[in-house]
Amino acid sequence: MTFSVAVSGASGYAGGELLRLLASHPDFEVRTVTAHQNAGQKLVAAQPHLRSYGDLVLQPTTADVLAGHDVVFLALPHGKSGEVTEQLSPETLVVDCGADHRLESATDWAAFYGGDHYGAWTYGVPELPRAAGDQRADLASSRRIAAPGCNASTVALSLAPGILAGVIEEQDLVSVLAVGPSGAGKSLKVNLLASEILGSASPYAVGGGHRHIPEIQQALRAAGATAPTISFTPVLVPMSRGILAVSTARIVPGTDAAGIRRAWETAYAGEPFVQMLPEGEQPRTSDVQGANTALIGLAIDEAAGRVVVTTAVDNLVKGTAGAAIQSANIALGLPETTGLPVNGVAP
Ligand SMILES: NC(=O)C1=CN([C@@H]2O[C@H](COP(=O)(O)OP(=O)(O)OC[C@H]3O[C@@H](n4cnc5c(N)ncnc54)[C@H](OP(=O)(O)O)[C@@H]3O)[C@@H](O)[C@H]2O)C=CC1
Ligand SMILES: CC(=O)N[C@@H](CCC(=O)OP(=O)(O)O)C(=O)O
Repeated sequence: MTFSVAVSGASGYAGGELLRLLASHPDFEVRTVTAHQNAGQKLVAAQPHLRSYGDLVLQPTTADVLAGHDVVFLALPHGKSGEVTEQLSPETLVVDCGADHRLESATDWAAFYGGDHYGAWTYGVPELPRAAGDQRADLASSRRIAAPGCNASTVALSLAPGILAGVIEEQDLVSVLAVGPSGAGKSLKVNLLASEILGSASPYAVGGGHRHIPEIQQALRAAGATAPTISFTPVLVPMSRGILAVSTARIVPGTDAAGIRRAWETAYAGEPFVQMLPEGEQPRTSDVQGANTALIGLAIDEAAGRVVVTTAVDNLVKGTAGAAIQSANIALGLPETTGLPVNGVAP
């Protein structure tokens, strides 16, 4: 069976990556693409790398245009998907790459985003270890999926196995991330000009203000934490795509090195898209460029009593579009890996 698909926000980075991946997905046929300022133009005018879409034209983003498809992927700015999705049929599978449906807590939404809170949908990180229930089972029965924030899912995948296994403490978690500017979207911002970024590394949202903190805490609570605290600091670096998250956590006293590694290896055993590196190896962002793969390295800093988890993802693939398609595959009963690359592009 072929599922008809609409992609909203198709002129942006996340929408473009959805379309790149969907072009080689055997079960999906993209019939409609929508945008905002670019509506009325050909898709290839906004996304010159997507030649296979020929003369397909970007339409305005309205519920009428999006209606009537089997699957709707939304890649809109925060706060823009809640209203439009309320008007779509409950039968339609809707996958939102924005933040509008990620947070369960209206208080967190108000504190970190503001505006109307439309409630939480099933979180689109299938591999996320959970203390109760099963992420894939929830996705399989869902018609509303919230794809993750790219930084948030990278950190959640890094730390959740240790929380679930009870081998790391949930207080005093620390994550520092090197991130590429494509995570900020395509619209013009002075701090994202090439002249500002090239040759420089710039921390932002320093001091606990980043919107992904409540999303990470929510994921860690699902893994069994009660009230986790995390110091989270992203650093913008000159690479167009990619996230390298370096996360550290205090080891629960009495846990040996083998027990630590076992926690992560057990959590991700057999996972096609989350892979543990052997002891002594660390991932690079270049290893996962273009891939729906999270690569995780693990080391123990005995002197500091901490585990150090290094995770590399492509923010536009495993961090967004790949996670969205992987979750849609599960919801539609397709093999989870359909249309998704495990291998990266090198060099
Ligand atoms: N980039 C990333 O790595 C990640 C992005 N996301 C999320 O995905 C979503 C899209 O991000 P990204 O692609 O980076 O952003 P971009 O700025 O690159 O693209 C935004 C898209 O939304 C459209 N748009 C802008 N304003 C409106 C509006 N008022 N109503 C309807 N459509 C509008 C734009 O259309 P036009 O160009 O025609 O104006 C464009 O297609 C965001 O919610 C983002 O947070 C999530 C994880 C990672
Ligand atoms: C460089 C940069 O600005 N990156 C973005 C990543 C955003 C993202 O992952 O997505 P959502 O905005 O949908 O949560 C950031 O840190 O906010």
